[in-house]
Amino acid sequence: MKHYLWDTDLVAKYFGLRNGMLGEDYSTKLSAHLAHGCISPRRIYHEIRRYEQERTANKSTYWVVFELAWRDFFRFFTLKHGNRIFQAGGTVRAAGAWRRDADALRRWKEGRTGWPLVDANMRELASTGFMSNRGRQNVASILALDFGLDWRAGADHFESLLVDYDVSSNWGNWVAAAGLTGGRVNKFNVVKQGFDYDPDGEYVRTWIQELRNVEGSTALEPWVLSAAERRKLGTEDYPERLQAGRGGQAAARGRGAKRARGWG
Ligand SMILES: Cc1cc2nc3c(=O)[nH]c(=O)nc-3n(C[C@H](O)[C@H](O)[C@H](O)COP(=O)(O)OP(=O)(O)OC[C@H]3O[C@@H](n4cnc5c(N)ncnc54)[C@H](O)[C@@H]3O)c2cc1C
Repeated sequence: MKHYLWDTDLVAKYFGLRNGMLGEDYSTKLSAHLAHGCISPRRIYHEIRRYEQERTANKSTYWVVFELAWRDFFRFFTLKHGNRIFQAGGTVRAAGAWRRDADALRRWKEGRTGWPLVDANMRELASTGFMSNRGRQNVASILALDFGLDWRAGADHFESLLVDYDVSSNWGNWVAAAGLTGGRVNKFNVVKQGFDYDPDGEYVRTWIQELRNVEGSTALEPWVLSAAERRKLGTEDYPERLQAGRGGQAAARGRGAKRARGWG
């Protein structure tokens, strides 16, 4: 917290950086400390208030507190809904079967779906135990809403790897990502998200060795390369795209959930 607030003033830049995926500075990185009880949200809140009085108060300082409120929200959400946050139909008890496909699930876990933004994030998770919020939203969306796989397998995988694993934040965000809370459903276009948040393909190249020689945004859509270009750039080991499945969408539309284009 000393680093993020007082040494670097990054807290005053959070709003513009928060959708990043690469490096230390795009977000607070306080989640693991919170999850393990090393620091309390109240302590962070009061320190930000002090920072606002002594240095600056702006949209960014406001927004970090707003994110902490999401953490609180999922705690109350868990208190309210209990074990339903772990159930296939979510808190709305939606009917509809999720698809079971062991090979597709394995490819998602290993970061070999052929969708670069997703694969880069899954490889980062496997290597470090961390993934940005932008990444988490995208990998959860594709698993549940495009592949139609049981979202609980995704939540379980996150539970086994995240350094900041927290029951309410993980399962609450997952059940929401699967569209099973009655709120709007955020189905992300993972290619567009790549162009929006990794426009030069730098993040993707950092985590996907097979794409390291692919310049610029082409790394976000390697399928546009010809066979000869693939050979020349050494991308032949990168898999073809895993295609959408069926099943999950039906469940996700249960009980009047609305679909939206996504949180930015
Ligand atoms: C599918 C999915 C699973 C997730 N699982 C977890 C988890 O197990 N543990 C966890 O701490 N967070 C989880 N999150 C929320 C969020 O992605 C992380 O808290 C955040 O990326 C951690 O990085 P940071 O500390 O730099 O966050 P910052 O962006 O700096 O945010 C500051 C703090 O606000 C809280 N926060 C921010 N966004 C959320 C959110 N959407 N829900 C709840 N709290 C939030 C966290 O405590 C975070 O440390 C999950 C999100 C998704 C979409």
